[in-house]
Amino acid sequence: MGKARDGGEPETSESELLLFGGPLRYDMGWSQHANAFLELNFRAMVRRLPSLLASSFRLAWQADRWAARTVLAAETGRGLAQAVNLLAVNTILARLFADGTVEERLRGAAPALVTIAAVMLVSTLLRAASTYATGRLEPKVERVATELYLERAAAVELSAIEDDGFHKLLDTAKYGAQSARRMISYSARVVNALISLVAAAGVLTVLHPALLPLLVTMTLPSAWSSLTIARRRYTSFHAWVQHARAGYLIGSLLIEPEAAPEIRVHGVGPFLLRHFRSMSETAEAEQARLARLAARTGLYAAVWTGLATVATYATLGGLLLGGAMALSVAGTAVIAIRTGSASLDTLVLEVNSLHEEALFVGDMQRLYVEAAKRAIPEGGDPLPEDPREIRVENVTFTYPGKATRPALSEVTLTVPLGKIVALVGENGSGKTTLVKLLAGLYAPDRGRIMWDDVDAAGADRSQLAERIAMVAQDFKRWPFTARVNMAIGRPSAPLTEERLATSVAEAGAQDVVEDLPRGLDTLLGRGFSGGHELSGGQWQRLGIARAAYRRGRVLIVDEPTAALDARAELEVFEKIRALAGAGQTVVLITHRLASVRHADLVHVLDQGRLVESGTPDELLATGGVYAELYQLQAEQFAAKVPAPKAG
Ligand SMILES: Nc1ncnc2c1ncn2[C@@H]1O[C@H](COP(=O)(O)OP(=O)(O)OP(=O)(O)O)[C@@H](O)[C@H]1O
Repeated sequence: MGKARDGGEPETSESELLLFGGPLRYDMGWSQHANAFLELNFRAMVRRLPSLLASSFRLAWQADRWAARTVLAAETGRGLAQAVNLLAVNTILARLFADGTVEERLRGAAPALVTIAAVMLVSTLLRAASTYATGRLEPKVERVATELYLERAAAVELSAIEDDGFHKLLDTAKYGAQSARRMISYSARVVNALISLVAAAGVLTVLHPALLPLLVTMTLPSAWSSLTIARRRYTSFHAWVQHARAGYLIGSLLIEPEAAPEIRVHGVGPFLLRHFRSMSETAEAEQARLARLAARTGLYAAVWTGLATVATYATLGGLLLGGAMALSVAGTAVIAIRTGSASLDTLVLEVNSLHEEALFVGDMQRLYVEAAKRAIPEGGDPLPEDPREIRVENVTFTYPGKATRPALSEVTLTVPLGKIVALVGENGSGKTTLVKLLAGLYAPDRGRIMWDDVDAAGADRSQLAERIAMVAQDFKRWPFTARVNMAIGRPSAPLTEERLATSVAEAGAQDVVEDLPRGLDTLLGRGFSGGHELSGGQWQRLGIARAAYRRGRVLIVDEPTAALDARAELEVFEKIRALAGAGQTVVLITHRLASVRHADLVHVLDQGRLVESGTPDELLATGGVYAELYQLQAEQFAAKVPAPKAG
């Protein structure tokens, strides 16, 4: 299995290639952004801080204005309270070290003491307000970001969903919503730390100009170490995200009900487990590498901080001994240095965390942009309500990516409306691809698909989808009730019992529904308590009922009878004929050529090309590919059925 190279990128071994059919690739456009991060230094981070805070505030504002305002006000107030506190401490020390009796000095310090008490009270109240508002804000921010993520992801073209690169972005971007949530409290703490740091720095500068640079020197090492560690973590995350996904996939395959029988009968369990362990171990090695580097970086930083602290206190001592600083001032300086370095530490840590989270939010924002580019276009030419025919003209289509030959080449055919049109051909001849193009799921590379005289390429996609109902080969078995499994065919339509009953009858699925323990309210899905599992054939009927419920102008059925027994198959074709009789166009893909005999028109595809078109009788008479396939199937039934024995 893959071993971590020094650079932290996973290598791919032969067994991974075997499992995933190719090396895991990281050549997606968006990895450029990760490289951009690698060039970031502390200065760039500080420069980006205002925009980070602003984007965090914008997200918060979008989610809950009241809470956003409260957090900002409370944290600013708390920062200011610390500043006032420091000034009051300075006054107290100055009064205590001043000339006069103890009583006079205490009386002098009293107002400042009262101020500190009041400020502490206000600060405590502000903290409570901030805690409440942040707690209320965070889940809302996460929800808003997640909703946007899901909404954009659901609106992209099918080709984007099938694209490895886009999938990687979807994978990394999903962490963005949680990061956006965390950015809220980091931003609040940054605002707070910034203000109290400015207060401490101001006090130190007034006390002695040499103290401020020393404070900075003390805190720089931890800034450097946190930034270095975060940068390594982020680069590693990007390089390893695909590996983690593959590991997760293997893990989930092991517990997936669909895979369970084969895992047990073919003994796939130990095989998958071995790969899971091996992949996890590689990922663990990467984690260990990061931890080792983090420990080393932390040690260097600690040594540097220690030396800087010694230098700071030595300077303070020198100033005291040399008479350049009064004892009361030195006392304030010590407190200001402690407060200042604590604020600077917090600031560095929080800015760093903010920055790290912002990178993930950045991935999410890149997804938003990429998804918008690859979104199904809105608007377009209106499609005829009741077109006479759909014409496929010289259509060529190659799947993006690694396809070596076009799935469809120069295909020209017609789909007259209100008829049953069958697509026939051997496996891989391009039938499913053709119906996906008809449904607008892919666009042709060359050629056009005309709905009467409107080119589907420029047509309103929602209108196109509106007119199509589809039972795909691998149609979705939704883990919902039987009722929802049908009504989901047209979620926008009001759900009525009458429409459901008609669809069930049109699909001949009455028996399936009657056998369900709780009728239409039965939950279909083994993984849930009370869930009921249907057989493949029963599911197929429900799939057809769903398409019937949709009432699209064009019904596309891809292998509708693959899982049906002989009697059910006849019945389903009867039903499909009835749907066409009622005016619906049916585009039927099937290998059962006996059933194709009832089609009005048959198109035969071979290796992506249209080789024959005509009525079933015409094609049989011509003696071409269709006739040959038909003959092959007919021969299988030619053997005589032995007569039952007498007596
Ligand atoms: N999503 C995809 N990405 C890349 N290539 C694909 C994809 N789907 C199908 N292909 C390829 O396109 C060609 C045509 O496939 P298609 O599914 O259209 O054939 P088909 O005639 O429907 O086959 P079958 O009878 O087995 O269902 C095949 O070579 C197949 O490997």
